[in-house]
This record gives sequence, C-alpha cells and structure tokens, in this order.
Amino acid sequence: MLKKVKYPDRGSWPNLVKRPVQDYETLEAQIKSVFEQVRLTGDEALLQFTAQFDKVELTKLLVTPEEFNAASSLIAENLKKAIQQAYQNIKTFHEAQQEEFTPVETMPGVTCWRKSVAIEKVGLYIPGGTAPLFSTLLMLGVPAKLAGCQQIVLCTPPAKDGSVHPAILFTASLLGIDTIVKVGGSQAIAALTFGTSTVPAVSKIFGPGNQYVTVAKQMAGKYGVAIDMPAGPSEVLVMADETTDPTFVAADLLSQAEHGTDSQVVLLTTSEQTLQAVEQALEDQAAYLSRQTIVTKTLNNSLGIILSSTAEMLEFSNLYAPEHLILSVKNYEQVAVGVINAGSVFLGPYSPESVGDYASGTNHTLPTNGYARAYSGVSLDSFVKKITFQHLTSQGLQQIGPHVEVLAAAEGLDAHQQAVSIRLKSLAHV
Ligand SMILES: NC(=O)c1ccc[n+]([C@@H]2O[C@H](COP(=O)([O-])OP(=O)(O)OC[C@H]3O[C@@H](n4cnc5c(N)ncnc54)[C@H](O)[C@@H]3O)[C@@H](O)[C@H]2O)c1
Ligand SMILES: N[C@H](CO)Cc1c[nH]c[nH+]1
Ligand SMILES: [Zn+2]
Repeated sequence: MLKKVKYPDRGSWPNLVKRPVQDYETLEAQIKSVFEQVRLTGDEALLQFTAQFDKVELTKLLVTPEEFNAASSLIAENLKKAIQQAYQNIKTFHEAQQEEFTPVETMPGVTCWRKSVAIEKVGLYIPGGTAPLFSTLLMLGVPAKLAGCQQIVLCTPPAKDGSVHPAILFTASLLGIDTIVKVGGSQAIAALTFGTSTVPAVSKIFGPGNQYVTVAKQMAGKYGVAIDMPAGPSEVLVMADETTDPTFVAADLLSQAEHGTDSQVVLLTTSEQTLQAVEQALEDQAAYLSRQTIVTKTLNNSLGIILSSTAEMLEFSNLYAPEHLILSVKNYEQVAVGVINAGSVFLGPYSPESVGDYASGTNHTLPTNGYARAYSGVSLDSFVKKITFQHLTSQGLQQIGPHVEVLAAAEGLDAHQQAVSIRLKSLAHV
C-alpha cells in the first residue's frame, strides 16, 4: 500500500520527490558494455542480447512482408476501429501544431525567416517488455509522418514466440512504416546509434521505455545522436480534495501503477478521509486486475501525502514535476493556471489519464523522473529542425553593416569586420 506521510515539513520535500529508480551508475556500466558489443559485432550482438534479455532465439531481426500482411486478419474489427479513431484525433491535434513562418524585415532591406525541415532519419522505440504499446507507435508515427521524415526505423522487442504483436504491425501499416526490427532494450538503442547490417543508424531516437531503454537513450546522446527526452517509467500525481470521488482516483492511480514495478504514483490530498477512502478503493479494485503483482509492488513504492491546502499541493506538485498530473479538486480550472512543471495535465473528474494515453489527441510520450521541469513531451516540433534564413539587399547591408563592423571590432574579430567592410567599400564605388 501507499507510503503515508502527514503534513511533511518543507525540508523533507526534496527527498519525497525523488523517484524509486535504480542507481544510474550501475545501469550505465551494464549498458556501456551492451553498446560496445553492438558497435563491434552488430546484428550478432543483437541476436545474442535478445536471447539473454528477452529469452527469444531469433534467426532474423526484420519483420517479413508475410508477417506484416497477416497482421490485419489477426486483430478484431472493433480494435481496428478504435486504433483508427485514436489515429484521427492524434493527427488532428498534431496537425494544428504546424506553424506558418512569415518573413520579418528587421531593418529596411534585411529580411529574416524560419522554416521547419524534417529530420531525415529517425528511430522509434516501441516498448514491448510487458505490454505491446501500439498506442506509442501512434504517438510517435503520426508526428514523424506529418513532419515528413524520410526514413523511419521502428524497433520493438519480440514476444516470446519471436513475433511482433499484430496490433503494432497493423498500426505501422496504417502509418506507412515498413522497417520493423525485432529488438528491444538497450541493444535496440545501441543499434539505432551505430547502425548494423540490418538496422540503419539514425539521427534522432524517440520513444519511452524502462530504465534500461532510458539510460541507453541518454548514452546515445554521448555518441552524437539526438533523443526526444528521458521518457522512463510512467508516473501520475493526483491532487484530490474532499469533493473527489475516491473510486475515480484509485482507478487513475492503478492505471499508471500497472505499467511496471519501476513506476510511481502519488496522491496528494487535503483530506484524511479521502486518503483512507482511496486506499480502500485501491485494495478493492486491485484485486480484479490482471497485473495485480506489478500493481502491488508499484504501490509499495508510491506515496499518499496529506497537505494543508490546495496551494500547498500545487507547490509540491510543481516540485515533483509529474509526467501526468490529474487535478481532481473542486476549483481545477483555477489550479491549472498555477501548474508550471508537468508533462500533461488532466482537469476535473471526467478526464481520466488513460484517455490521454490512447486517444484524446495529446501525445503520451512525456518526460518522467522530474524532467518535466525542463522538457516538453513529444510533439510535431520534436521531428523537425527550424532552419533560419536571411537575405540582405545592398541597401540593407549599408544600413546594418556599420553596426556589425563596430560589434566585430569590439570583439577583436577582424575577419568578421572585414567580411562587411569589403562589401561596403565595393558598394561605395558603385
Ligand atoms: N514516459 C512515457 O512517455 C512512457 C510511455 C509509455 C510507456 N512508458 C514506460 O515504458 C516502460 C516499458 O517497459 P517494458 O519493460 O514493458 O518494455 P521495454 O520495451 O521498455 O523494455 C523491454 C526490454 O528491456 C530489456 N531488459 C529487460 N530486462 C533487462 C535486464 N535485466 N538487463 C538489460 N535489459 C533488460 C529487454 O531487452 C527487453 O526487450 C514502462 O516502464 C512504462 O512505464 C513510458
Ligand atoms: N501511460 C503511458 C505513458 O506514461 C502511455 C501508455 C501506453 N499505453 C497505456 N499507457
Ligand atoms: Zn498508461
């Protein structure tokens, strides 16, 4: 059950907001050796690590066209419809993120503008250790396609029988993605970083995963590959008061607790009665869950904290910087204005977090472990670079040039000054 803390003094807050993650150094040493072996022996290392960590003996890493084509007939019609509805909503929300850039004349004859250009080669990591997260493929594939990425490589761990879940393959075909590699964990991230005979190297790696995947992505950064963000074990923080329905709150906490034993869920409340009622509801509901063992372990790493006011709950939540924040308090609209650190926010009693996980339209690939203090979740912007352009007319250079000459001289950079002076002199002779 939740670890209960009543009216903790502020001095203890920094400790309370620490996540129950494994020590980075220990993981780093293990993952470094995975990277080394994948760099040296490529596909051979991928097959060997898949046997070691996933307990699957594969001979081929790529999903075949036959497996791909069979997928559609292996999933129910109502699931296909639900995937298509989620796809539409995610597409609509991400399409609205497209920006029009208008050229700006900063001085007469000096025009500047910006353009979004897709990252050509991207890798999408779709978790599959304990659940085949085809919803994550929608979250990454939709913006990658909208942005216009040319090469999209999808990596996902194989199931015990060596297959990839048909819903992942169906979603990939809906998106028009056909390079699908059966590899997971840190070995998948290493493959996308260095490239192997089967897996093309990419410029940016996207996607959530367990602690191994998250630390591996951070390591990929050291080899010059960009990453979306550290999107590790899922978490949710719920703010509840005496008006909250405890059964709703318990269901929301359990929905993230079931992701994995390294997840954490947090309940903040101003009401001792609410905390007790939520705990009872957690017990009642957990008894019927298929992932009860995972949930029980996660709840033991989780917190139920009583604070003295909604303002204090908001302050604590901003320090914790949760991946998901549910505002289950009476004045939720007002409280939402004060949120400064969170990945995605759910307002009021009828906005369960799982709707955002699947289908409302927002992206579910979000920063965890406090990274929401500085990072945003995945969006269309994550898949593009913004390139700036400028054009100066001769008059434009005559206007701005003398200022640049002064600035360059003051920095002692004569060649910079000269690049302007040489042109101004030639214009003086025209
Ligand atoms: N932050 C987000 O946006 C977000 C979104 C969705 C899911 N998630 C999180 O993604 C995670 C998915 O985790 P998962 O485990 O189900 O799948 P996963 O695909 O992330 O990891 C599975 C892989 O981990 C590797 N692995 C397992 N044990 C290992 C070990 N001892 N040493 C080295 N490698 C090992 C295996 O190779 C396996 O393929 C969950 O923690 C979930 O909470 C986060
Ligand atoms: N809650 C996860 C993000 O932390 C996303 C997800 C996928 N499927 C269900 N949930
Ligand atoms: Zn979820």
